[in-house]
Amino acid sequence: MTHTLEELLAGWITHQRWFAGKGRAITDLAVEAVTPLPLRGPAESFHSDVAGSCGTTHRGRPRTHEQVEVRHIVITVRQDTRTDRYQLLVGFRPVLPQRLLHAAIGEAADGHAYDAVHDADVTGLLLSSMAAEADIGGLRFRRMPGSEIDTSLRSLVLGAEQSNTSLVFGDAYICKLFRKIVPGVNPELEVVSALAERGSPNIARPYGWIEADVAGQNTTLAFTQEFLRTASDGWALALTSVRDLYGSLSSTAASEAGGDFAAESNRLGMATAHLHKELAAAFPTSTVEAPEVKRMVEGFRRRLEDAISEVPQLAAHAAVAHEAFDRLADTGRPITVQRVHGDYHLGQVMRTPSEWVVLDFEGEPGQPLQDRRALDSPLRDVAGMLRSFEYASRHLLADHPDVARLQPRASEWAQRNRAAFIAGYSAGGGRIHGDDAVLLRALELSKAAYEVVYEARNRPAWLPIPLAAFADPIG
Ligand SMILES: Nc1ncnc2c1ncn2[C@@H]1O[C@H](COP(=O)(O)OP(=O)(O)O)[C@@H](O)[C@H]1O
Ligand SMILES: O=P(O)(O)O[C@H]1O[C@H](CO)[C@@H](O[C@H]2O[C@H](CO)[C@@H](O)[C@H](O)[C@H]2O)[C@H](O)[C@H]1O
Repeated sequence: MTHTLEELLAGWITHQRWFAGKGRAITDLAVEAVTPLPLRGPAESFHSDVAGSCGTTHRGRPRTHEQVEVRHIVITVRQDTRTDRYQLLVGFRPVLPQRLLHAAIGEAADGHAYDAVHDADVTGLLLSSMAAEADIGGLRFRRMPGSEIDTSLRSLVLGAEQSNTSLVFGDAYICKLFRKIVPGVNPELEVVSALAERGSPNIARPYGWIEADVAGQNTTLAFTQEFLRTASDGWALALTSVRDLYGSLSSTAASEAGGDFAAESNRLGMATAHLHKELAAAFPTSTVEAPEVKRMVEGFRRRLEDAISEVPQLAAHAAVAHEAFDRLADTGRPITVQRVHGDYHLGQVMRTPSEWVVLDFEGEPGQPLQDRRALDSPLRDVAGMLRSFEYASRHLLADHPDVARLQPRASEWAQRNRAAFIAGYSAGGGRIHGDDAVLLRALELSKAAYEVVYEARNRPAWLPIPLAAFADPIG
């Protein structure tokens, strides 16, 4: 029996890592817009493998592109009072080849529907349409001025657990499809383009994007950047260091263990300071006076209360956070604000042979766009990275048989790398003073409250990591 596409999608979407509404029942799923994507591409610009034969999955029997259809689909998902939009690339085939079974959505009236981001026979249309600056239905594909795009490359979906879906083309480009669509220009496109224009070495070069009008606003749907093929991400590098430390039974000090990360943390601090300087030069800056700081603190409190209503375990720790927020409200000091990264952590930075490069300027997924674009203290990013050192040091401890012995080492590793990062940030010209400890502490606890909700929704086994932030006497 076939189901409507809406029914199929409602069953399928809840299992997708990028679906933000996990744990709540879907009350309605509606298709808002459908744009058929031409597999023969605009003006024959489409890669010939696809336009000609669409691959050869049935051995000796070339498949024609007529048997494959790809539609760009925008859906709205209602859960109680909340409605979110998502974008999908849905393929339809009479039969799903083995290599696409993992991407199956289900059998619809038009054939077997599947998540076409996994179909390298068709994803080339994204690149070729960007290269050709095509307008297809309401979708506008755009190329960064001055850049050339090689449209012959085939894609693979990046395996990382993500809030979005990224396609890596050859080893040249990474195209991120923003899954949850928030009307407006995505800060990632806005910020990376501005920093690229300034020649910043700390970003991956932008190549193109896709946009459309959503709810009457020009909205970014996807963004293509240089793929940093020789780089390693900060999270993986930090964990290697932590593993070395835990494995070196004879050594007691993080500084003596093989794979010490402190020099990299220091360089990362410097790169972060440079990035903040570039952001301050490219966008407006301002000062938040003391009365407004009090309002900002009220925002922190609301976020904490919202987190408690979703994760009641957090209530037992609320006093620690309120005390830190009280101290910030009482300082009476103004705060300098500017554009910041907004969701800064070790998974957002990559070490190339020459530099730390910063990715993912989208801000915290799930927050309204105006909040993600708002000016903020650069120390919000510093706090985010400090939290990430805590995560890296603690996450290998869960279920570890030697946890009692390793716990002090974990704390020492985190302290050492926090200090190295802050020293690098100051050496790089980042403004950080003794008095900033109060702001940093409040920002760290506010971030930890966000993380508690994030982990409860996505990785409940990791919940103890952000909860521990409310017990530690840091700051
Ligand atoms: N330009 C790039 N070059 C190489 N790898 C990248 C690049 N951009 C992202 N990645 C990889 O993809 C992961 C997730 O990317 P990110 O932009 O943070 O996506 P999301 O918003 O879905 O979390 C990164 O941790 C990194 O491993
Ligand atoms: O990278 P995203 O924009 O998807 O960010 C979200 O997911 C992150 C996890 O992938 C999450 O980060 C948290 O876990 C990290 C380890 O996996 C840790 O380094 C971070 O410090 C911690 O906040 C991030 O909060 C969330 O927005």
